[in-house]
Formats: sequence, C-alpha cells, structure tokens
Amino acid sequence: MIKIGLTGGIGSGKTTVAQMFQDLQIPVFIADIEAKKILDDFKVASKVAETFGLNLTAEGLIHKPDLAAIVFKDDHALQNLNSIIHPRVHERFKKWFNEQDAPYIIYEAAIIFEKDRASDFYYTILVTAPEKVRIDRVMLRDHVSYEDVKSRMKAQWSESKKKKLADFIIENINLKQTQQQVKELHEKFLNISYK
Ligand SMILES: CC(C)(COP(=O)(O)OP(=O)(O)OC[C@H]1O[C@@H](n2cnc3c(N)ncnc32)[C@H](O)[C@@H]1O)[C@@H](O)C(=O)NCCC(=O)NCCS
Ligand SMILES: Nc1ncnc2c1ncn2[C@@H]1O[C@H](COP(=O)(O)OP(=O)(O)OP(=O)(O)O)[C@@H](O)[C@H]1O
Repeated sequence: MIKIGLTGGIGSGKTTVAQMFQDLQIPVFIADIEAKKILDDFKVASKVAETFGLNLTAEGLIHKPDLAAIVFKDDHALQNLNSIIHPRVHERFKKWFNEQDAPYIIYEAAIIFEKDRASDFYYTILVTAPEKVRIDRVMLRDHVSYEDVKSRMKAQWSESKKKKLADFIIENINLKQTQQQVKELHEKFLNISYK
C-alpha cells in the first residue's frame, strides 16, 4: 500500500484537500487530530503541564490556547512539545496504517519537510495558496489575530522552500479547480498502485 504525504502551511487548505481524497474512499490520517487526542490523554497532559508550567483544567485537560501562546513564540519550547507529541503520533500512524486496506493512503500534516519525513512517503503533495489568503482564512476560521497566524507561519518553512521538494503541488484557490487536481492525482496514484 502506497503512502502519500500531504502537507502545506497553515491555512493552505490541506485538511480541505484531505477531505476530497476521503470522499474518493481513500483512507486519510490527519496528524493534527491525532496530536489533539494524544494531548487529551491525562498522562501526556500532565507531562505537558509540568514541562510548560501550566495548570490542567477541571477536566484534566490542557487549555490549548495557553499552550499555543507559549510554544509559537519560543522555538525551543515548540521543539520540546514536538518531542513529546510527535513520536506518539508516529506510533498511532503505524498502528492505523496496518489496519487499512486500500490502494493508497494519505498522511496529512503541516510539517513533513520540516521534520525530514519526506522519505517516509512514495510521493509528497504540497497544498499552496498566497500568504494573505491563508492568513485571512485562518483568522476567519479560528477567530484569531493576524499575529497569531504569523507566529505559527514562522514555525513552518516558506512555500518557496517546500515547493522545491514536493512531488506535486495543488494550488488551492478555486475549490472546483482543487477538486479537479485531486481527481487527477487520484487517478495517477491508482494507476501506480495497481502496477
Ligand atoms: C499547540 C497546540 C495545542 C495548539 O492547538 P490548536 O488547536 O490551536 O492548533 P492545531 O493543533 O489545530 O494546529 C493548527 C495548525 O497550527 C500549525 N501547527 C500546529 N502544531 C505545529 C507545530 N508543531 N509546528 C508548526 N506548526 C504547527 C499547523 O499549521 C496546524 O495545522 C497544538 O497545535 C499542538 O499540540 N501542536 C504540537 C503537536 C503538533 O505538531 N501538531 C501538528 C501535527 S503533528
Ligand atoms: N479554496 C478555498 N476557498 C475558500 N475557502 C477555503 C478554500 N480552501 C480552504 N478553505 C477554508 O479555509 C480554511 C482553512 O482550510 P483548512 O482547514 O483546510 O486548512 P489547513 O491547511 O488544514 O489549515 P491548518 O494548518 O490550520 O490546519 C477553512 O475554513 C476552509 O474551509
């Protein structure tokens, strides 16, 4: 079973694109969602709270905006959080992958190239959109400030750097055109997987 890595900076539309592959009956693993489940585990939450000097909520959870405020303005703190969460995401992915039965699967994550993970995948797809569009989308979706989005962008590589490394690029501006690009890639991946 072929593994395809799907990545893109914040607000590029990678989850939107992942959903389009899912609609074509392709299994999709969304790293953001898995990372959230891991962070909601009491043991992990306690470790993260202790590491970053945070209090847990009454339900024993991390208040995510407080954690985001710490890690997205301090690269050392972000690497520290990544070192707690990412190995666990990887473990969940390995287990999930072994349970799939499909011609190929999609692994969606914001930081694949940044983490030197491209070689884990047969192909990588980069979803792109102009920076201003990405910022506007996230401000609208999450009700956050311009600075909040910019601070996350700083933790990610630029699109120009990632474009040089990606096997395929989806320009996600017009949703119909994005859908068309997804269909074409889907056909290509099916052809490869049946060879
Ligand atoms: C700090 C946290 C709690 C903030 O939660 P929040 O709900 O606000 O954001 P969410 O997880 O939905 O992420 C939204 C976007 O932020 C960006 N982002 C998140 N984590 C990272 C990271 N470690 N490095 C760079 N960008 C990131 C991505 O573009 C992501 O799609 C959360 O992002 C987190 O636990 N991050 C570390 C784990 C991680 O790397 N997750 C991403 C996939 S593995
Ligand atoms: N082509 C598009 N036209 C208009 N809105 C779009 C388009 N693509 C995505 N969006 C919207 O923009 C927002 C960001 O898209 P999405 O959540 O897919 O991005 P993402 O790359 O997964 O973001 P993040 O890194 O924050 O997880 C969402 O509200 C989505 O509905």
